[in-house]
Amino acid sequence: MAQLDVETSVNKYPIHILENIRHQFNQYVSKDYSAIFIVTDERVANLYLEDVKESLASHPKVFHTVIPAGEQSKSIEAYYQLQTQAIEYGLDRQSLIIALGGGVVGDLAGFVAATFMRGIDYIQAPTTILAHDSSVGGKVAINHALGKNLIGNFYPPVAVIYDIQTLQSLPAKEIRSGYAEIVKEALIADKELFEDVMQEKLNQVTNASLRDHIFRGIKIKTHFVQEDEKEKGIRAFLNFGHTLGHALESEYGYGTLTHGEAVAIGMLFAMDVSNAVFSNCLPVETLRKWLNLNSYPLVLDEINSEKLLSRMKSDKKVSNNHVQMVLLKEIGNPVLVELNDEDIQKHLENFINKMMKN
Ligand SMILES: NC(=O)c1ccc[n+]([C@@H]2O[C@H](COP(=O)([O-])OP(=O)(O)OC[C@H]3O[C@@H](n4cnc5c(N)ncnc54)[C@H](O)[C@@H]3O)[C@@H](O)[C@H]2O)c1
Ligand SMILES: O=C(O)C(=O)C[C@@H](O)[C@H](O)[C@H](O)COP(=O)(O)O
Ligand SMILES: [Zn+2]
Repeated sequence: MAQLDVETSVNKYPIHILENIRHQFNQYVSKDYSAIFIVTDERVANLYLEDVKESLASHPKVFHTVIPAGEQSKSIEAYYQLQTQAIEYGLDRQSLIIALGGGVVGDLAGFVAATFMRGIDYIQAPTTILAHDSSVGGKVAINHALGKNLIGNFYPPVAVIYDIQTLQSLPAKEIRSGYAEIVKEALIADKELFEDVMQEKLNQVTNASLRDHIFRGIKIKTHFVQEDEKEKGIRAFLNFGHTLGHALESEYGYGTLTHGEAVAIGMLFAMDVSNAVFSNCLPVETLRKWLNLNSYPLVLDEINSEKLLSRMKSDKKVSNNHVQMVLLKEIGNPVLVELNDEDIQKHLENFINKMMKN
């Protein structure tokens, strides 16, 4: 069992990390909630919803809803439908939402909780590797056709309950996607973690290594969000790889690339740009080889630099219409750098050419 606490401006919440904790929700959820509304997706529902409901069986009012799996559920339509269900089930300000699933469920259900009757409690119950990142820090959001996570809030959960046993059922694609965020955390804060992960073949990672990587990743995430809850400064470093990553997700259509796959490409780009800007030699080839070895999709088909630049202009880090990217001076030493459109376009063209040759 591991537990970390996160201090925020409005609460202090625990992150419980434990195998099979899904059978013990009753021990962590107050009996005083007037109703509990579990939000999950169709895949997770088939695997784990009954376990969680059973563990809450002594509570008189437990409702659930199942959304379609995938990024397209982070939509205004899904958000509205959940609000309707919350009203119809009679949730009030003393009710609780449990987000049982990956980052999609967490971001969506968290945003519903943040806005239902101006805000009710919610618990993040992550079931993907990627959600070690998304469940911590209180960023909740849905997408807009014009950009990722453009409608959202900072709204911390009352607890994170992470049953890492559920990770055993993840398909290879989702293991890859989740590891991209661990690599991100390593690159911005922990060279040793980066070197450790670069030794791994993802279809052979042991449970002990997976637990260790996730725990180190969560510690890094916790550090940045505690220091800078509302992203006025260093929290932006957690966006390493996301300026291009988010642009690719929206340009290709949500769900075409997973979030982690897009961030992986975005990190290669950010490392290339870092090397050009700081004339240094980050191990971009080490990362590229590792991504290839682990079958990350690294092809950029039918994409052009103008469209990507225009997508990057709706990134939340944009300031006075200038794109700001997180770059690395070295591993563990990130900086936020403003770039002009011409330079970005040039970097993008070089990068797209290089990716085509892969
Ligand atoms: N809020 C944040 O700080 C933050 C951080 C990182 C990412 N995100 C967001 O998180 C989202 C991506 O999250 P994700 O990668 O978890 O995607 P996801 O929630 O779509 O889950 C990926 C897939 O795995 C399935 N799945 C979930 N748990 C499973 C399990 N235990 N076994 C088998 N299948 C399972 C899901 O049904 C889905 O098909 C993106 O929208 C991204 O923007 C948010
Ligand atoms: O917690 C953060 O801060 C992050 O940037 C974590 C990212 O992995 C995550 O994808 C986040 O949702 C991106 O935030 P956004 O503000 O760029 O939408
Ligand atoms: Zn991310």
